Amino acid sequence: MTNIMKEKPMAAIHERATMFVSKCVEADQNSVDVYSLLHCYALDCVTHFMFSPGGLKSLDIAEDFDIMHELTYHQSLQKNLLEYYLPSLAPYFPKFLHARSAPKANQYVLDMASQTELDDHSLLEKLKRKESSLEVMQAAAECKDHMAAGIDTTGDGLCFLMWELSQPENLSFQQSLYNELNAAPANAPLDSYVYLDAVIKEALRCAPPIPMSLPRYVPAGGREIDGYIVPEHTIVSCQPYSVHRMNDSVFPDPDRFNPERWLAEDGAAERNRLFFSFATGGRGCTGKNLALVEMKLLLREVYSHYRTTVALDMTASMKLDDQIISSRPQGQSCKLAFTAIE
Ligand code: HEM
Repeated sequence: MTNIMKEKPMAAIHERATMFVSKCVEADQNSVDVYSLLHCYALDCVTHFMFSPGGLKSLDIAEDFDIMHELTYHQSLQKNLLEYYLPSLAPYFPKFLHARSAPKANQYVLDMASQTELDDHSLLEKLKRKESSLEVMQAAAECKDHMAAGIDTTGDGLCFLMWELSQPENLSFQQSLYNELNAAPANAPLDSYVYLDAVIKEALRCAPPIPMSLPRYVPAGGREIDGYIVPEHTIVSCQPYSVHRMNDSVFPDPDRFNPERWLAEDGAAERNRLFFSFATGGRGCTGKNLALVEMKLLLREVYSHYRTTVALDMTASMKLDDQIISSRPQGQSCKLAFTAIE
């Protein structure tokens, strides 16, 4: 994943961030549904990362947009779990309880998995190297997992973030972000934007795209966890949503969106230790670097040039909607207005 910081992948993500902004401003700038466009952006970036020089252009091409739609607007996770836990009853479920399949996305991944001309930095190139023992179908399955893991997480995370920044009480944070972006030299490295980093961490702290339990199996011999002996084979878990709120000496007023809490040097080590949006350890998120680069490049592109506010016709609910392990805005729509900064 450190590959992401190389020139070619960065340029491809930047190109998609620019496309996102031009889509926002070519539409009615007074009301843009960023929910849909951010999911297109996340899908285009993750498919490029996997299949470069290929990759979808759902921000621009109608058939590719259909794939985003197929992957994002459904309730299949609950239904898949229902089938998994009640396999003998599944054949008798009424039609509306069956998970929606994703034939367009599956066909796309299969077609891409047979590509032979791949950029060195693409995931598929690595999965297909001579020393890899994966069959084409296994490489395709791995890519489909990455596609699913990379679309709603980054799309929803960015959506909650832009929604928060657009609230009237948070416009001062937006102004501080603009000040930092505007003061930086054009070629400033992404890591040098301290305020941008704080905004991203705070949005992922308040509304982690995977907020619910991350189960882990206690290995043979059992383990001692925080003074408790936990027998082997027990399933333990903790949730990013709770970890980010359980200790208000580390995160005071934990439900308040306040990026500036991340700027204080005092307590930084403990805040970072409890930042759990990407999980940690051996099964933590392998897409973290890609997600952060996507988020930084897009936000830099938007907030260097535009101010966003809640659109007058925004009525959809932005409450966290429980998707078993992940969450998303309940109304699956987030209308914002874009105003160019003179
Ligand atoms: C803001 C965006 C993202 C967040 C918050 C996020 C969060 C997470 C979390 C919490 C897990 C651990 C799940 C568990 O323990 O059960 C995870 C796993 C994973 N993520 Fe992400 N993710 C994001 C973006 C991405 C992207 C863009 C990709 C694609 C490249 C990706 C690929 C993966 C994969 C493949 C795993 C499974 C790792 C494994 O089990 O070995 N994620 N992610």
